[in-house]
This record gives sequence, structure tokens and C-alpha cells, in this order.
Amino acid sequence: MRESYGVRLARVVAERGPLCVGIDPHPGVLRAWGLDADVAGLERCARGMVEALAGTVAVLKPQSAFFEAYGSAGVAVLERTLADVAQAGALSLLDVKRGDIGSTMDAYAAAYLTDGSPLAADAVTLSPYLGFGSLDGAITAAQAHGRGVYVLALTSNPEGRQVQHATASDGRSVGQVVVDEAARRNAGPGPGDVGVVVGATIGRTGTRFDALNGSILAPGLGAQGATAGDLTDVFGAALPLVLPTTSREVMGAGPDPDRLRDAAAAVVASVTGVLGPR
Ligand SMILES: O=c1ccn([C@@H]2O[C@H](COP(=O)(O)O)[C@@H](O)[C@H]2O)c(=O)[nH]1
Repeated sequence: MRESYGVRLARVVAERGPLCVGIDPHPGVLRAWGLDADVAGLERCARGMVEALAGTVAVLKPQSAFFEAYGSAGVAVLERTLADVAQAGALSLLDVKRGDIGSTMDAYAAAYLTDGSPLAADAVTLSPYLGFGSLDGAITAAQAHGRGVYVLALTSNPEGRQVQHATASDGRSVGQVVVDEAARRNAGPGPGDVGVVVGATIGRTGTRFDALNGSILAPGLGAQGATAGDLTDVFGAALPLVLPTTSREVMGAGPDPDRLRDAAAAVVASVTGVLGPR
């Protein structure tokens, strides 16, 4: 039986450093790589990212939208990209931000979190805005298969504040409620499998992560303006839980594999200086 996601993540981060690199094959990135913005270009770019980085970077995060944009042929490229990541020793985190009523979530869980499914990843991003409890079936499925989930708590985009920084009926922020619900599912020994997404861009919010016992995926470095130095303000004592993620900052160095690896290594060096060794 596969070890838990929390344990597998801790190991690969200890070996390779705390970084997730996003695979976001924007049409502009494809053109910058000298590729056409079509399915063939998508495949060269996405699988080129895996070939260059999956031997050295802890986690690779394909953004589903950029594959879905090409219809079933694009989804087939996503399937092959996920298979490449699995073969190469990195963990895959599929950024697909799903959230629905429980019975439909079960179908999403079958697609993304179940052994044998062509779209299965080591972890996926989920949205809690149909109620955190609507995700419980997916969390159970993930844990049964040694996989994990990242639940959107305080996202990196400025529009997120309207909902996520609002005050819930008990006085906590909505984002804090999400973090606390994740913490409840992670209670117990060992690192939990329920992570949260908290943008590196959001500044000091007073959110408490002390009970979380799970991974914090932190997007926003690079193209969205956050720097490694911002991580201290946002996460304070929770820095050891943080897994920074960046896409365009690294992809902009492609397509040369050495330059991609150098770009990823530079981000690892800058965030390790703040987060400390794992
Ligand atoms: O709060 C969030 C959640 C997810 N994302 C995703 O991460 C990447 C960011 O790409 P960059 O090029 O590093 O800006 C993208 O896929 C987003 O959908 C996020 O940015 N913020």
C-alpha cells in the first residue's frame, strides 16, 4: 500500500527542496518556446517541462485549464503529462479547483484521486465554497489511495478577498474557517493529507496555521509579484509547512532544459533562505 501523501511529500521536499513548479502552457509561453499554440505545441511544452524538471523538483503542478482548452486532445496530453511525472519521481499536483455537492464530488474523486484513472494525480486542488463538508468524500478517497488535496483558503488573486477575508458568523474569517476545517481532518500523528492554498501575495492577515499539520501551497511568487521575502509576513511561524509554487517564473526560462533547471534551482535557493532546510 502507498504511504500517505503527507509522508511522501515530506520525503521528496527533504530530498529536493521546498518547491512546486506549475506547468501552465499559456499560448504566449508556447510561442516564446518557439512552438505553435496547438496540441502538438502543448505536448512539447508540458512534457518538456516534466523531462527537464521531474528529476530534481519536488512537485509539478499542471494547470488543467490550459490542457482543457484544446478539448479531448488536450486532456489526453494532460494524461500523458501526469504519467510522465509519476515515472520520473516527482509528485504531481493537478490544479483543477473542483468543488461540488458530495455525490458529484465522488465522481471527481474517481477521476482525479483513484488508482487506475488516467487523470489520477498525487494531489489535487479543491474549492470549499459548497461547504467544506462537501469535500469529505474526496478527502476519504484521496487518503485511501495515498493521495492528498489542497483546499483553497486565501487565494493569491486580489478578487479573493471579497469572499475569503469576509467574516463568518462566529467572527473568524472565511479563510480561517477553511484552515481550521483542514486542521480537523489532519488531527493525529504524522503530517496530514489535507493541505490549504494561501497566496504569497496576501500580506499579514493574522490567519493562524498552528493546528494545521498539513502542507500550505503558496502561489504568487514571480509573475504575480510576491517574493521569497514576503513569505515571512504571510506565514510567520508556519513557514516550515509552506510549499511555494511558481509557474511563469520558471517556464520563462524554457525551452532549454538546463536553463529550466537553473531557474527552478534559483527559486529553491531563494525560498530555502527564508523557509530554512527541511
Ligand atoms: O490562489 C491561487 C491558486 C492557484 N493559482 C494557480 O497557480 C498558477 C500561478 O501561475 P504563475 O505563473 O506562477 O502566476 C496558476 O495556474 C494559477 O491558476 C494561483 O495563482 N493562485
